[in-house]
Amino acid sequence: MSCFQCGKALASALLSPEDTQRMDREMASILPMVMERAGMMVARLIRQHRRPCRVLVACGPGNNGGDGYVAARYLSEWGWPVSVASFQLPREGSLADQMARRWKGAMVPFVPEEAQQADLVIDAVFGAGMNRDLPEAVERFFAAAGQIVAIDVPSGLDGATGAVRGQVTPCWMSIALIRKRPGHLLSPGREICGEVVCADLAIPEAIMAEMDVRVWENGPSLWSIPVQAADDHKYKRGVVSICGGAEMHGAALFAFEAARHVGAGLVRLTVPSDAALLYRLASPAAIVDTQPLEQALKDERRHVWVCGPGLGMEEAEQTLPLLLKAGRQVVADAGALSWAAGKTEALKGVSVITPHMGEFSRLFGDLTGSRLDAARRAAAELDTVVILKGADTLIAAPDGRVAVNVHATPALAVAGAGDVLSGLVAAFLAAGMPAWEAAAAAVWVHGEAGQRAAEKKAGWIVPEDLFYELGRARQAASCPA
Ligand SMILES: NC(=O)C1=CN([C@@H]2O[C@H](COP(=O)(O)OP(=O)(O)OC[C@H]3O[C@@H](n4cnc5c(N)ncnc54)[C@H](OP(=O)(O)O)[C@@H]3O)[C@@H](O)[C@H]2O)[C@@H](O)CC1
Ligand SMILES: Nc1ncnc2c1ncn2[C@@H]1O[C@H](COP(=O)(O)OP(=O)(O)O)[C@@H](O)[C@H]1O
Ligand SMILES: [K+]
Repeated sequence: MSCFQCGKALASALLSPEDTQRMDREMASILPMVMERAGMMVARLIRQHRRPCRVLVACGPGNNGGDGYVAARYLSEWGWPVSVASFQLPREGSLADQMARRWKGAMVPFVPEEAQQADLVIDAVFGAGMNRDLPEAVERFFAAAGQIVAIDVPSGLDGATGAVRGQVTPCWMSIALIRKRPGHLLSPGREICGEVVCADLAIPEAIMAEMDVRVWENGPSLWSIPVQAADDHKYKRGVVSICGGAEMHGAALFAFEAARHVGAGLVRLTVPSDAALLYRLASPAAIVDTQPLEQALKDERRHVWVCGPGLGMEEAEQTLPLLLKAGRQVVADAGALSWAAGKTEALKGVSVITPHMGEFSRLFGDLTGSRLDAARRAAAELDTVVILKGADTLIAAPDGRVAVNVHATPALAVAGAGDVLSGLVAAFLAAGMPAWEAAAAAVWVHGEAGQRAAEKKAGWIVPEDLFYELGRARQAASCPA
């Protein structure tokens, strides 16, 4: 079942600097109109969010500066007291230069004292074209400002990765042009952008349709979760099997309960025989198998497995290779990932891996560059879907697609929340969803259930609180408002 539709997903596209450059080239003939609209939309959005006040627009030499000169003109026409401080004038004859020449209002020096005196500073110094560390003069200028609104991205933020290149003062609001950038969602960028609002620049549909977007904000436009149907039966809903260990029962049970509560038709635990009683006592609902794994694998209906939560190294070694040899769809987490450290190729054939940053580094080495690129490389290397967990979770496919998930809550920062996620991924795989879509949907539903549970418990939840929110969370993901 393939449910990914590029057109539907375009609304949640996250634009990379390469995407915007390509776009700019394609609409070269209408770029003056687009910049005019960009500046006007910035001014409009500011007017929607603030009463008139003393505004200082800080402009750089590129198109971001061009947008700034236009915004200054509109606010001034509407009667706001506006001045412009130029960090560096645009190149003569450039589009930004044309916009700068149409600014007839006050110009003031680009110094911290001016920033300090303004009620609101608009950051139009650097945007998508920032290509080296932030000059110190820019750092000092914004550090003196009270309230900052950034056009597109705060100067110094790498829109592609969320990395900051210098001392970037947090903004009150960032106005993303056309669509957000990955850097608006990825830490540490996310913490300095303030509220992110998108300005619609009315880009022609044909140009938008041509965009080869590879990164999206995770949300229901990226996938379709099967809905309940009159002819449902448990095998149609999907069978999930979970390997349980001899010592840490809780982890496998969290995955088990999560898969059950999110709607899997049948969930079974396969555990060492001397641990079976403990599993049965812990969860009377559990179907606990003690037959050897080889035996369980003879049942073709059991094609989706969770391997890792609560498993020791030896247990992972005794289970994961067998599951893969039998051609099963495997969600590998926790113990399975620890076992594979130093022999990452042992994970080839796994459908989805769910490492947090510590597990990821043990598998793929210390992070160099961005998490987004690292997750994407890992997915391609193993030919598997990678869920790189954290406050912002990345879901990377081997073909380069990445969903960035911020639909979550810090209330999820509790041991066991990751085991719940493994059960959800398996349930959606068992329901027939393709691996990347199943993974992205599971992460979103996990976040939704976390938010709902946190709301009820003032933010302090235990993994069990998620279970009874999963039905409604799935429903919210299937039928978005
Ligand atoms: N399709 C869209 O989305 C649309 C986007 N639009 C807008 O265009 C913006 C992107 O514009 P842009 O490409 O001109 O880049 P921008 O950031 O203004 O700066 C480039 C200049 O800065 C310089 N420079 C860079 N880093 C530096 C540093 N650290 N320290 C010092 N200098 C540095 C760099 O120097 P150079 O590399 O040439 O030496 C060059 O001169 C985008 O964010 C959005 O606001 C809208 O107008 C229309 C539709
Ligand atoms: N600050 C946070 N904001 C949002 N989600 C978080 C945050 N911290 C952790 N999470 C989520 O909680 C889960 C924790 O998983 P993990 O670290 O594997 O825990 P465990 O293995 O103990 O179950 C992950 O899905 C992660 O994305
Ligand atoms: K900016």
